[in-house]
Amino acid sequence: MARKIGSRYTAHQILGRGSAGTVWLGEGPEGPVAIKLLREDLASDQELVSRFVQERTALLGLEHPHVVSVRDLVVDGNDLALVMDLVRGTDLRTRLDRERRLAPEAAVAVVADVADGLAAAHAAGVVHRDVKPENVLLDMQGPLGPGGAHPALLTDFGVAKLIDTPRRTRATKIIGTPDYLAPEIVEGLPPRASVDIYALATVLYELLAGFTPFGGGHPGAVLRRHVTETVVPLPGIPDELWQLLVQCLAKAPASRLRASELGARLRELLPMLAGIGPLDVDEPDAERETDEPEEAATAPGGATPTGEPVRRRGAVPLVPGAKPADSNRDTHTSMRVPAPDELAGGARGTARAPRASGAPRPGSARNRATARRRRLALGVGAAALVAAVGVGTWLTTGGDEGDTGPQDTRDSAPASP
Ligand SMILES: Nc1ncnc2c1ncn2[C@@H]1O[C@H](COP(=O)(O)OP(=O)(O)OP(=O)(O)O)[C@@H](O)[C@H]1O
Repeated sequence: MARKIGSRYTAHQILGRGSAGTVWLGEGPEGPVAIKLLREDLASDQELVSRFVQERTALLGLEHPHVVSVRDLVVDGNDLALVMDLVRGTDLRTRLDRERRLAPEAAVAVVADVADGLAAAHAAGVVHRDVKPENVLLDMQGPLGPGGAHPALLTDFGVAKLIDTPRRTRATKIIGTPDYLAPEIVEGLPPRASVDIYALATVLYELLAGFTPFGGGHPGAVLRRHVTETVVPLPGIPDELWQLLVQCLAKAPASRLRASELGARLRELLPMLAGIGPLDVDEPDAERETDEPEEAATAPGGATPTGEPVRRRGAVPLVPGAKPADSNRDTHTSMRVPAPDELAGGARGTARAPRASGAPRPGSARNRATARRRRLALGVGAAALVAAVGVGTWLTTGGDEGDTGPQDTRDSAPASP
């Protein structure tokens, strides 16, 4: 089932699928490569094709041991493809799904690698905008590092920006993956380098805890938590590591570390983390995961547009109709930026407080009545926000509205916060 991609590449076998396309194991003049073939409907979008060509230099320019380099761009008939370095291994999401949580040393080693890759990108004026475990590849052929971690490489640079063309979205819409979205994006500010730091700190928290600090439930609730809630400490986490996490999850972008500092500080912590096992943290109360969207959906004006069950992570695919065949992961969302009063509404009492193993479960029978009263009280605020969340509307309409368009991240968003 080999197929030609342009005149120089042959795709042999599917490695995986994402919302924007399919990644193939391929062969080029210089050996094996990974080829990301964008979905046909994207490939036939003339604006995206010209953007693809315009972005050539930015996409091809990044070279770093912890970045998956894009080697070539192919525009050929119906094919639109990015040719990348082939990473022989797995992605961080797959590892996390398998192990549930990582020991602090391994988690920090992986995140330090990604921070170094980000530092190179930020120095070149490139903001990633979609840092998450799915976009971190682990090179199983590379040398084992601290905590037995394989080298980690950040991939999908520039893809969010490519898809996020002015015709597809507007300045008032959010594009990204809800669990990892920095509060300033939720508030409608242009993405700067510090959004990548926030997302990477979220990844670190997730590697340690097994869940993200503000995730769970309806995407609108996730966005609200990024803006209004503070991160809850993880039982047993070494204090120095916790302080670093808190700093990088700061609501104020300027308070976060730069990528190069984060990488260096994490590496300094590695020796003291050696030998510490995965943190003993239970999943936060599962009740909220199911109840919150249900109540939001039944609140006045708060119905989800599709009536589909609201899923645990993320919301809707990045592109219309995307249904990754070999993945049930939810990745991207596109929503209207909530108004300040919508963000303020219903903020309290929804934090996903991690429990030390054996501690009373907040959703246990004795707490359920209180929790239910609390959620009913929150209903009005949540309904206002959920009504504001036009999940996927621009996707189905094509988003040709108004168009002040998002800023070009390279031009308007300096790499330094
Ligand atoms: N350079 C690469 N080398 C080897 N495998 C890769 C490479 N890039 C991606 N893959 C694999 O291909 C699969 C799909 O990747 P892709 O980037 O399309 O989707 P994703 O990042 O998981 O999701 P989404 O694009 O929706 O955010 C992933 O499972 C990843 O492991």
